Amino acid sequence: MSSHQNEAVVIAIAGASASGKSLIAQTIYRKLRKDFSSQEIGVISEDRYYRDQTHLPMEERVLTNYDHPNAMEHELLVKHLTALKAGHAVELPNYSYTEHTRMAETTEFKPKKVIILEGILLLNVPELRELMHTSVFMDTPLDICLIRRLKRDVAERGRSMESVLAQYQATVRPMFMQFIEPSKQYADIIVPRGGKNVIAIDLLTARIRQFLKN
Ligand SMILES: Nc1ncnc2c1ncn2[C@@H]1O[C@H](COP(=O)(O)OP(=O)(O)O)[C@@H](O)[C@H]1O
Ligand SMILES: Nc1ccn([C@@H]2O[C@H](COP(=O)(O)O)[C@@H](O)[C@H]2O)c(=O)n1
Repeated sequence: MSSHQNEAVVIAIAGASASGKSLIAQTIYRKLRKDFSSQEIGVISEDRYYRDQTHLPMEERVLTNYDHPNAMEHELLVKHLTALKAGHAVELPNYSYTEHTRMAETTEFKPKKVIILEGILLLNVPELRELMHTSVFMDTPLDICLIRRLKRDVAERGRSMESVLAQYQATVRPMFMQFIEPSKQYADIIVPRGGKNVIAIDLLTARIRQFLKN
């Protein structure tokens, strides 16, 4: 892991789907935004970097294994983080879980002092690990993750209960065992229970606050 003076500090939060990565990232972000501007801190989700599949019909898009590292364009994420660290703005892709592909519009993201990065496979990629200052793994039990994913994906991602359970058995759980769980060894901090772990939130917020003050 590396850090150079004045370079953006990247704090990465990895872990299973629905382990609370997004919740903890947003909670820390909101707490810090009371004292710091959006020019100083921002959040990037790895999900934005799912590959573009607009050239494929929907019947084929639904067959993609979205929990395998090949489903993500990690090269683009490395390129974007490198550009941000060098002080250049980037155009983040926008992803649609209902269309299973990227949307035409992008979102401009300007350089920040601190970037919170969250996603399932971040710690699997050596080139990404090189760009991280601090890495966190959300160690939420898988049965709890499944319950939360089921509720979230039906309410927010346009899925049926049957499709969530079929996908969980076919790819989500096996890929977690193969790629995500083993990547825990690369984390500096392991957070049990999920996105409402108050002590973990306070510790990470305090650490990031130090970077923002400098
Ligand atoms: N500790 C918790 N208690 C209750 N609900 C939680 C907790 N952590 C996360 N959730 C909920 O579970 C769902 C999945 O969490 P999310 O942060 O989206 O997971 P991830 O980003 O890891 O996929 C969300 O609806 C979130 O609000
Ligand atoms: N078209 C897609 C793309 C991704 N997924 C699932 O999203 C999960 C990762 O996002 P989290 O916010 O849950 O961490 C991953 O497990 C994919 O299975 C999808 O279902 N469809």
